[in-house]
Amino acid sequence: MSTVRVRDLWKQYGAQMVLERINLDIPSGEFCALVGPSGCGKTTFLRLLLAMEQPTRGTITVDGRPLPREPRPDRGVVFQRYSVFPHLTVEENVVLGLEFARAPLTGRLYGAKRRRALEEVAETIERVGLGPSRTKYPGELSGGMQQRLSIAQALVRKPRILLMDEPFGALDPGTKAQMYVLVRELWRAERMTVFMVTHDLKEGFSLATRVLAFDKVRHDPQAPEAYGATVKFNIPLDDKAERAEIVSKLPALAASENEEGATRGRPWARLFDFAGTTRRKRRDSHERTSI
Ligand SMILES: Nc1ncnc2c1ncn2[C@@H]1O[C@H](COP(=O)(O)OP(=O)(O)OP(=O)(O)O)[C@@H](O)[C@H]1O
Repeated sequence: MSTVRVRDLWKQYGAQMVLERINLDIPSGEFCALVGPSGCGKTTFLRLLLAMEQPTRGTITVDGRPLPREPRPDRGVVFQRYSVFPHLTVEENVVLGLEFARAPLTGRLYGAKRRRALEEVAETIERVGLGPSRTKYPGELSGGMQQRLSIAQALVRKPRILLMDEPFGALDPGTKAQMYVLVRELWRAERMTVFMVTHDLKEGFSLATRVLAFDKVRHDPQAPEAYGATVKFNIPLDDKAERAEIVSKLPALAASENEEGATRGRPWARLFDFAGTTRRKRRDSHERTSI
């Protein structure tokens, strides 16, 4: 279980309000895609979930308990740029992830603990499809393989919450497609709650069970830093047909959004209005036919 509850969360850096009034209830096992304009605070929100940052105001609880004030192994993280050590092999990189989680002071495990850790590491490396590359160095791996290694480093700690910051941003389309399958498989098998930042709306709407769109709802042209972004749209995607309809309309909507968004300065709005309306329409017609 890892139900995430966010209550009246605000984050300010100096004079700049980055996030404001965020309230969320994310049930255990959800796959949330975080989308929104560049600089609106998506990564900041992930860092707050990781406890790498503290809220200016408000609370985040996991299963009813406040987040510990420091990052913990129960929250894994995967960044776009590979966080692997170039001088260590695939296996050594994953072992290190586990050693830091289980022996935070010394960073080393010994005896039976180390043997057990090595078994878990071998299993995780197999799961992400890097078995044959176990003894290779990151420099000898393709981009997709390096990202698999980052995922293995996070997974070996058996996180209940997996945080991913544009994990596929640097990958070519073919490798991306493979990674989508892998991440969905792992998410289902491990029953993790996932928060993934992405700039690719199609990726978000295809992979996630819920899309959280961050944007500002208040603006002061005289003081652009006065207001922060909030979760403007919270779109559950539990209905397959609804998800397919939204994904099929995305390219056309994104194109019109780009033309208008540039002048209005608020991209995304129409896109999410559409997604929200599609949901409501389908719900209404479903309710009518059920009566
Ligand atoms: N440690 C920090 N100190 C001061 N300002 C910060 C800090 N971290 C982030 N910011 C500011 O907060 C704002 C939000 O940044 P953040 O990286 O969370 O946005 P984002 O939505 O993830 O952006 P992008 O989509 O471009 O990656 C930015 O204006 C950034 O400059």
